[in-house]
Amino acid sequence: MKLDNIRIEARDSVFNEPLLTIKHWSIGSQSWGIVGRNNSGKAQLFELLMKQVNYKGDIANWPDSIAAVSFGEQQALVAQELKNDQSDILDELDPGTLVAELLQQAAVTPAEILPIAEQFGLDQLLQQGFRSLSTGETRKVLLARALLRRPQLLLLEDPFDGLDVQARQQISRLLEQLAGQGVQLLLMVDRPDDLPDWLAAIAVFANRTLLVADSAEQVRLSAHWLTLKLSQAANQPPPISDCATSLPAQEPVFQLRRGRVSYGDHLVIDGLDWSIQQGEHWRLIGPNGSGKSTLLKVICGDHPQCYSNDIRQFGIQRGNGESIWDIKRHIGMVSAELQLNYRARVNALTVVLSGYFDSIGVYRHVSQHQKSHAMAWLQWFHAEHLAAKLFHQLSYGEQRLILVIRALVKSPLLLILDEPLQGLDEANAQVVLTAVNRIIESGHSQLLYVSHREEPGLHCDCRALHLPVAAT
Ligand SMILES: Nc1ncnc2c1ncn2[C@@H]1O[C@H](COP(=O)(O)OP(=O)(O)OP(=O)(O)O)[C@@H](O)[C@H]1O
Repeated sequence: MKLDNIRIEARDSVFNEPLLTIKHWSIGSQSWGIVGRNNSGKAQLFELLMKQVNYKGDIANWPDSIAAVSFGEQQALVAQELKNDQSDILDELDPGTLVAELLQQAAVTPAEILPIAEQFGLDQLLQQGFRSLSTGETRKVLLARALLRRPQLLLLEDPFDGLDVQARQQISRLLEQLAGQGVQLLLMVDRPDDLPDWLAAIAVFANRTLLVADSAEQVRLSAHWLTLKLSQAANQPPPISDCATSLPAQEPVFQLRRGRVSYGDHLVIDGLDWSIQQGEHWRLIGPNGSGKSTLLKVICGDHPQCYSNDIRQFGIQRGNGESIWDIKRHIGMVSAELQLNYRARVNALTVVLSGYFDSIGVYRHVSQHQKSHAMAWLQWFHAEHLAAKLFHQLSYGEQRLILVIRALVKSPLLLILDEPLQGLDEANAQVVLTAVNRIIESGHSQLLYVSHREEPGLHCDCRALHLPVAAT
């Protein structure tokens, strides 16, 4: 494949700069890593290769079959599933499209499904609804579905995000094998260290232009590579406000006794005794499907089984007539699920402001102080230019950044960050970690951090709760 003098114009006439320019890029048949900061033009490249945008210039030897895995596709699938949800009509829980059905859509014959499902560890999940899968399981289904299409070219956006360490290694090996068998791979990532070593070549994008495309060895030695790893130093302290709520001394922030949560026969949490005491910070660790998001839903009051458990949190013994808002007002939260479900048609500033009210969108009076404080946070993150833009039109990484700010804005008693850096480039990731470090130092919030990756930039004396693979 060869690209010459490519130019994608902005649809918005106010924005005069092109959305993407590529002078010359000979992709050939080798596998590439594609890396660039947030908003560097990777999203437009993705659309270009998927034939979703108009462009000027020449593209030769376009492969006949291309399959892709992206967050956009994942968001669209979840939105479709929610739209098709028949639970109200059926008067029972509608599981939606089953994993087997989703794979079947891409397979030539039904017999092809089982081997690939086994390869991805999905064989036990074939009869489960796609919507109820964990983040990592969802990612594996989308990857398996893309492979079943037997593409000549496989385009993957942040393919390892959301995967646990073992799955990451396993899928990296599988992709390497595919590359050896002649499938051309294009792996797009936001953080340079996420590119596997076995890739033959790397292309770097910046300011919506292809900067360099060369052998992986050459690019890793170049100044462009170093620039990708530079982080912006935050010179001002972040605008942390006093914590809006407090607890009597000795009162646990959260306490679960003999916790038990199941989905049908699938026992995800069994006999868990765990508490977050005041002044403690925690990391929640466990492989894909081990129940981390389930536990977070219990903490946030979003799981129906929080009422059948013995839970004391924020001075409240659960199940005594409290409302969900009595719980949520103490919590600031970011997660992939929140991002998928934040579907209100509002601008980024409104999303940040909704953090004061724990809502999706804003339905209450916003004070001038809240507005200027939200803007101060956006400015601190160099994201004030996003304030007036529609949230759903932002890139995945920009959306994640806005949701992180939404979680921070009210200085919650409990700050829950579930994969907060997913979709962020190195610079944005480091700024988020700086904010989190400062919040911890300030003593205003207690942190519950969930991630499959180690972040050396997180300076926190965290205790760790390890969840084992769930018993069935
Ligand atoms: N509504 C549901 N119905 C059936 N099974 C479910 C439902 N929700 C979650 N599960 C299953 O429970 C298990 C735990 O899911 P959970 O999302 O808590 O895992 P996780 O540890 O957060 O995983 P990941 O690291 O992939 O995000 C998974 O196997 C998932 O498929």
